[in-house]
Amino acid sequence: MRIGMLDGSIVQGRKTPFSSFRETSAAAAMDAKAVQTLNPSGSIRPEKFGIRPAFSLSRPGNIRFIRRRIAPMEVSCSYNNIPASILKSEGRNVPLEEELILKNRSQQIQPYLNGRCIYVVGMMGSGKTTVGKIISQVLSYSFCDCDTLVEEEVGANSVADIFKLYGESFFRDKETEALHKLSVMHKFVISTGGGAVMRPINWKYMHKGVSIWLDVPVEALAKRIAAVGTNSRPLLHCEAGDAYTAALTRLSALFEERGEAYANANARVSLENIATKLGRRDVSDLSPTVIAIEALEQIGNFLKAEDGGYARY
Ligand SMILES: Nc1ncnc2c1ncn2[C@@H]1O[C@H](COP(=O)(O)OP(=O)(O)OP(=O)(O)O)[C@@H](O)[C@H]1O
Ligand SMILES: O=C(O)C1=C[C@@H](O)[C@@H](O)[C@H](O)C1
Repeated sequence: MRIGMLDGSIVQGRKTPFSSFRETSAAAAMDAKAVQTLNPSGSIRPEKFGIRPAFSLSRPGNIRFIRRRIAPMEVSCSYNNIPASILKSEGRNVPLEEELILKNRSQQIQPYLNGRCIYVVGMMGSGKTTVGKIISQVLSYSFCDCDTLVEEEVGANSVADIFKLYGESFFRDKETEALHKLSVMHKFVISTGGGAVMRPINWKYMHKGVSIWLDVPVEALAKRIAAVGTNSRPLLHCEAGDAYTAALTRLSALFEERGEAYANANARVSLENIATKLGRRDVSDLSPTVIAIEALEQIGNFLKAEDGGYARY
């Protein structure tokens, strides 16, 4: 399915009750239409995801309980030049309504991606792996974690071991080599290391594909990282104090250094913006799938602009 072919209708961009910032109304209308086509009973509500229905999906006086159905999804990943052990694919259970919206958005952007890789950038713990895997599954792309590729190349068990044995600059060189290697690939979603954005040469490689920055407030990152510990994250492991405060201190300093570099990405997903759009108070309430839906929208916006605007979308 090509973008714009679902019903041919283009709705002008405007503010809606579900969005405090400009929304891609044509894409949203198509999401809503796809949901209606696949769900004529109207039990799925696209507005839950910040999508403004182009038509009413509910019948007044006929309120239904929403039954959340689960759609198992399995995609196998493999690719010639990358060791099979770093290609990750997992079955996951997601609500059917989210699956439909994800699928619709992925179909909208696929022709414009033209097989280009997607590089997910962001701070440690921002969800690059979690969200990147969802995006790879809906696009039928393979998934690659750049840190894991470096571990494979070096023959080490973990990035923490590489830092300990050889130092950070050795790791950074290997990371650049890995990104170089990946830059000739197609149809991969690549979760990059949190510091990869700091070397301009890495951007030369990442700009062969489309990059997306997962912009997560440092407080939320510190909460996630404190929950799992800092053993696997050598740049956070040295801070004293309780786990949350230590992580917050170090992450804030890193973000100060890196904020501008992350902004080199072609598209940005701001968890604060999603929370505002959906009327949630805490960004920690946003599920990886909802974040992946927004990521596909932002990638779509970039591809549209790249393609000369709204005319063909
Ligand atoms: N939307 C979310 N809500 C709550 N927890 C999340 C969310 N996304 C990811 N997490 C959790 O946060 C932690 C970090 O996620 P993930 O490994 O995907 O991040 P990352 O950016 O790949 O991290 P790193 O760069 O350090 O490897 C994991 O424990 C994961 O389960
Ligand atoms: O933010 C960083 O600098 C890092 C993030 C991790 O993904 C690893 O690449 C490594 O621990 C360094």
